[in-house]
Amino acid sequence: MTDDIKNKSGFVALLGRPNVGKSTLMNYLVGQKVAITSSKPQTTRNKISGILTTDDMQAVFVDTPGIFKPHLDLDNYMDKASLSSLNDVDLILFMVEPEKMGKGDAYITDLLKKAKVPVLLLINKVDQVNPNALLPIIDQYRQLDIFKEFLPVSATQGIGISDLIQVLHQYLPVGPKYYGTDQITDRPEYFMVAELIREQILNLTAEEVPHAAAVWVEQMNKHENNKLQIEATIYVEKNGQKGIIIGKSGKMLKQIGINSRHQIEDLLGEKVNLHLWVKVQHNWRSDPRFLKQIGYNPKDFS
Ligand SMILES: Nc1nc2c(ncn2[C@@H]2O[C@H](COP(=O)(O)OP(=O)(O)OP(=O)(O)O)[C@@H](O)[C@H]2O)c(=O)[nH]1
Repeated sequence: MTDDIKNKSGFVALLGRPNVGKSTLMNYLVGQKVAITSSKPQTTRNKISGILTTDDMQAVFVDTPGIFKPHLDLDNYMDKASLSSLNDVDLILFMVEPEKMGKGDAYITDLLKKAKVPVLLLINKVDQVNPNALLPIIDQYRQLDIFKEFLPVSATQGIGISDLIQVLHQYLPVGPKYYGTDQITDRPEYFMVAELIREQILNLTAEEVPHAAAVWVEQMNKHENNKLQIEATIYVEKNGQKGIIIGKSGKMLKQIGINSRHQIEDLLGEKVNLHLWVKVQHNWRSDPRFLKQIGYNPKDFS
């Protein structure tokens, strides 16, 4: 490395309303799935970091739960996890849909005014709109006088991503690579495994069930017949939800198991035996002790 090509590095917070595409963008940048995504809002529940390493940069993205006004205790944790990321990052990416500012966006932009680091606006999903529609949207956000840059992107199509990477390099401070060049996330494996199971619940069930489900990996350190034995419990809030997750003759649970096992084997690079249980924990989302017990501890994620 010569003096004029210094490495840049730092932490980048990805903020935005639920379902705007934060996890999809982080996975695209990192080149592999480190955060689960779904078409249902509030997929991400705590801060997950994805690491992008290039020749002259290492950006650690903190994918935060979508910010919205809290009403359940779990929502409160999710907001805290998002807001705490404003204080200890080098750069903030605020992601919006390609449409005029809504009430939810105004709630967040008020918070962003307090940020002490540069804030960039990402307009995602531009594959869905005519480019002419972007100018009035950008104008509206420009008037807030918060953003250093305005970047139209599509996290699914890869539009605008190379420009984004250049801009990241421009705004990140000079610094070393904090992580190994092949490390893509800072989350422990058991957490990733639980998330992959939860992703299948999100994909395969409907209405209130996905949001009432939490997954906890009880153990994943035993091998039998050359297969890693993983035991995980799916918690739901009501008996009816337990019935839906298990399905007729256990069909749904079996499907959740098959789909997530494939993803887990891809992640871990080895064969897996996955044992799933379903338990009812009434109102777990409003039970701080239970939230802590299954890892939704704000201290762990701040
Ligand atoms: N057409 C289009 N769809 C996108 C794009 N980026 C994300 N999506 C879709 O938007 C939905 C939500 O994406 P996520 O990445 O889960 O959104 P998120 O902001 O992380 O959501 P939360 O976890 O709820 O905060 C998914 O169905 C994505 O496929 C894009 O650039 N274009």
